[in-house]
Amino acid sequence: MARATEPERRLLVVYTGGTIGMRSEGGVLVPGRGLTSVLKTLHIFHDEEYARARGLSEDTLVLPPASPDQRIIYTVLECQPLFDSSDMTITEWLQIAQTIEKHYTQYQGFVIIHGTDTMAFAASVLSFILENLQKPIILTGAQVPIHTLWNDGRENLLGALLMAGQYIIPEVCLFFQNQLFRGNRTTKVDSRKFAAFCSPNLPPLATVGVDVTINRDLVRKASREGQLVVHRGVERDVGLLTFYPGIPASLVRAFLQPPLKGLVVETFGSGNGPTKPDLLQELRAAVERGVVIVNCTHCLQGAVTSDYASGAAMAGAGIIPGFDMTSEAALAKLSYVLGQPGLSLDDRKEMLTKDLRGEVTLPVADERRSSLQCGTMGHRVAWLLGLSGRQEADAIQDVLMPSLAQAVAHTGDLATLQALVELGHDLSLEGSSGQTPLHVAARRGHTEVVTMLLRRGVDVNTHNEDGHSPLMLAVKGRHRGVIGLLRAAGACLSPQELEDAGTELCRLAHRADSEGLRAWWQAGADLEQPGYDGRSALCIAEAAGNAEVVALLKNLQGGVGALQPQ
Ligand SMILES: NC(=O)C[C@H](N)C(=O)O
Repeated sequence: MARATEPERRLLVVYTGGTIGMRSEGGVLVPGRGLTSVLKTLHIFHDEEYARARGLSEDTLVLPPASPDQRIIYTVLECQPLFDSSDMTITEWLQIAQTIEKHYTQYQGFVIIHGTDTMAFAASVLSFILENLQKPIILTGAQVPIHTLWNDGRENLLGALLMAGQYIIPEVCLFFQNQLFRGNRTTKVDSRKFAAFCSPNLPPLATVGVDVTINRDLVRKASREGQLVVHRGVERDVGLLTFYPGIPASLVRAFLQPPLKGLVVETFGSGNGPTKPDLLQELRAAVERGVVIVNCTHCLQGAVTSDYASGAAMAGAGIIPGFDMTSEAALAKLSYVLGQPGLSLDDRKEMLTKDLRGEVTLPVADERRSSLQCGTMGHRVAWLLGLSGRQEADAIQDVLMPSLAQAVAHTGDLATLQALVELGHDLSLEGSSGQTPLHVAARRGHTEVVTMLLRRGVDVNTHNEDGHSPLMLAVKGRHRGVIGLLRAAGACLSPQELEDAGTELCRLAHRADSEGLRAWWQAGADLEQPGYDGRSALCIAEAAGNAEVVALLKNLQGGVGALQPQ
C-alpha cells in the first residue's frame, strides 16, 4: 500500500442516489438530481479558478490542494434513475461494476455515492465481482442531505475523495465517519447516528483524525498477476433467513423451495440452530437436492463454530460454516460463487469455505497462525526475555520482523520468507536504513525471492535512506535477471539516479566493464548521458581506443542490445 505521488489524480464519482443528495417532497425524502451543482457551490469540493485555468469540463470538479504538490480532479457521473438504496438490486450493482470497468484505465480511483440502507450489501457484491483490483473503490453516503446545514455528507464525501485520491488501497472500501472499512466486512448498525456503520470482525483499514492512520497490515496487496476481471455471472436465486426460537419446519421448507439455489441462515450465538428433527430434516433434504446453505451468526461479533451440539447439528445437515462473515458478505459470496460458470457443486462448496476477498477470518489459518507464532518465534523470544504474555511477544515480533525478513531475503531463503507471509507479516516493511526485503534481495541477486516479493505487490520504487532503489542496487550488483524482473514490474531509475548515471557510465567505459554498461542500459539509463566533464561513455571508450566497448555502446544505443541474450 503506497501513498500516491502524482501531481494530479483523477477520480470518477458515480452518484447512484441515497440521502446525501435527497430533497424533501411532500414531507418525505426522495433522491435528488444535480449533486454536481451543489458540490460546485461548496468551496471544499471545488476550486473554480484552478478548473478554469485547466480548462476542465462542466462535470469535472477539483478539490482545493490537499497537499502543496497534488490536486484531486474528479468527474461526477449521475446515474439515471437515482435510487433510494432500498430499491437497489444486484442488477444495479453489476451496472456500477461495468461503469468502473469501462473507465478503469482513465481514473486512478473510484468513489461510489450510495444510499446507506443497502450500502454494506453493495460493497460486498462489488468486492466479489471486481477481481484483481489495483485501484481504490470507495463507497460513501450520508444520514443527512449534503445541502442541509448540519450534515455528515460533506465530511464523508470529502473523506472518500481524499482517501481514493491520496492512497492506493486496492480494495472495495466503505468510508463513513472518519473510518475506512473493508466493504465486505461492514454492516449498517444505526439508522440515526452519523456513525452508521461498523466492521464487527475486522478493524478499520484507515482512521482519519489529526493524522491519517493506515492499518497497513490489513490492506490487501494489489494483484500483479492479472488485469481487472469484472464477473458478470451472479446467481439471483439466493436468500437470507433468520432463525428465531420455535421457527416451524414448514416455514423453512417453504423458503427452501425452487427456484432457490442458495441460502444464508442467520443462526443463534456461535452458529447454533434448533435441533428439532423435522427442521434438520428439511435442511438436509434441501442440501441433498443441491441447495447450498451457509451458516452465519446473527450476533454482531464472533464466529460460527461447532462448539455446541446445536452448532454441530447444522454442520451435520451439510450446512457450510460462514465463520465471522457478515450476512451481507455471505449472501454476496453465495451469489458470486453460484454464478461462476463451469464449476461442480463440490467446487462451489469448497470456494465458499475459502477467503476470497478478505471477507472472512478462517479459523484454521488462525490456529495455524497462533501455533506458529507461539510455537516458534513469538514464543521463543518471549521465553528468552522472560515474558509470557502474547501481547509482549507480539510487540517484540513487530520490532524484530523487518530485520528478520531482511536477513531471510539476504540468504535467499524463499521457504522461510513464505512462512513469514503465512504468519501474516508484511514484507514491504522497512527495516534499518529504510531498507526493505526487496532492496536486500535485489542487491544479492536472488531472482526467486524478488519474483515472490513482486507477486506480493511490494513497492518496487521505494528508496532506502541512501536514496537507492532496488533497481539501482541490482544494477550495482550487475544482476541482470533481477533488473529484468524489476523493470517488468514498473521499476525505473529516479531522476537523480539517471543524472548520476553519466559519470558512472564513463567510469565503466574507462574500465571496459561491459557487464556494468549492459546493466545500466537494461535499467533504462541513457547511454549518451555525459559524465561530470561533459564527455559521454562513448567518447571515453573511443579516446581509450577500446574497440570492443565502442562497438558495445554503439549496439546498445542503436537498440541492438535488446536482441542479445541477458
Ligand atoms: N441514509 C440513506 O442513504 C438512507 C436512504 N434510505 C438510502 O439508503 O438511500
